[in-house]
Amino acid sequence: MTSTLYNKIGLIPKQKPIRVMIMGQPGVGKTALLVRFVTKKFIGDYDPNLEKMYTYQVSMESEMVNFEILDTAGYVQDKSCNLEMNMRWADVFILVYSITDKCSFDDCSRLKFLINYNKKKRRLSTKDHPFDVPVILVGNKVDQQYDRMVTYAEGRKRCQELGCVAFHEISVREDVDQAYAVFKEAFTCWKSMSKNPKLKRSSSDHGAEALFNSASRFISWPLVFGDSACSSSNRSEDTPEFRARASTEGHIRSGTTACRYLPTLSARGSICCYLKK
Ligand SMILES: Nc1nc2c(ncn2[C@@H]2O[C@H](COP(=O)(O)OP(=O)(O)OP(=O)(O)O)[C@@H](O)[C@H]2O)c(=O)[nH]1
Repeated sequence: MTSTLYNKIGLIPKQKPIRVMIMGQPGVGKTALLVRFVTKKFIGDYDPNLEKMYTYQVSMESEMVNFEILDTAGYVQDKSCNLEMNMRWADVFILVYSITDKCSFDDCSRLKFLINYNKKKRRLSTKDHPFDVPVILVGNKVDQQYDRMVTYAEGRKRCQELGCVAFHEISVREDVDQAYAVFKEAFTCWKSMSKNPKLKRSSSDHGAEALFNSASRFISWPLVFGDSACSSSNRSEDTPEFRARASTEGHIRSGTTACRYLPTLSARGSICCYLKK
């Protein structure tokens, strides 16, 4: 009713964007899922090394919804400089594994732990909101039934064990509607979260947001390779306690990695990654 009135007088209130972060091991289909949602197309192969931010405006439940979606690069997730900041920036998380890859399934537990750790300020549990952070668990590649290593029942069970808000089994390749349903779920979670004042962005989230916006939104994101790029002094990943707790195997893999980094600090390897419908 109110929005119709706004439309009539040409004053459409600016919707707050819903910030979604997609995580999961390399090759599980994170980029494919996002591109399928935004373009409706299934595109075979993508550059695996880049983190990308997409914005996309779409009508859902008679509302114009502004998505800001961060597609993380699977292989940098273990040691991304800005992982903590990215997690604080996001409102909703999509955790993707491949049903043909047990490792990617098991890694979701570790990633869920990291999300909880970084969003702990929002860890609230009420009767209406029994989950701490909205995380959607997604098993992809169900078109590859013959290579299946994780059953539907196992996926559902893990979803409950981890306290995820929803579980989807999908084939990004075969079904555009299934990809859409995942983001619709994200929107539903976000909406119910926004209605609960207790679960709104905390002040520390706003800090991350400001830094994130000034550093990387809608502009080229340089990549810096090598450990030296990750030498932020206040990273909690550095603490032994964090390392021990963050990994299901009791360690975090080390080695050279690629990190999204503030544009002012490096001008190397710029990538423009702003897609709009
Ligand atoms: N069979 C099948 N293949 C898929 C599906 N979704 C994605 N793929 C393929 O899986 C491969 C990896 O997909 P990506 O979207 O690049 O995976 P990613 O998780 O973004 O990988 P990183 O960028 O390395 O983290 C590509 O060859 C895709 O074509 C699916 O539903 N079914």
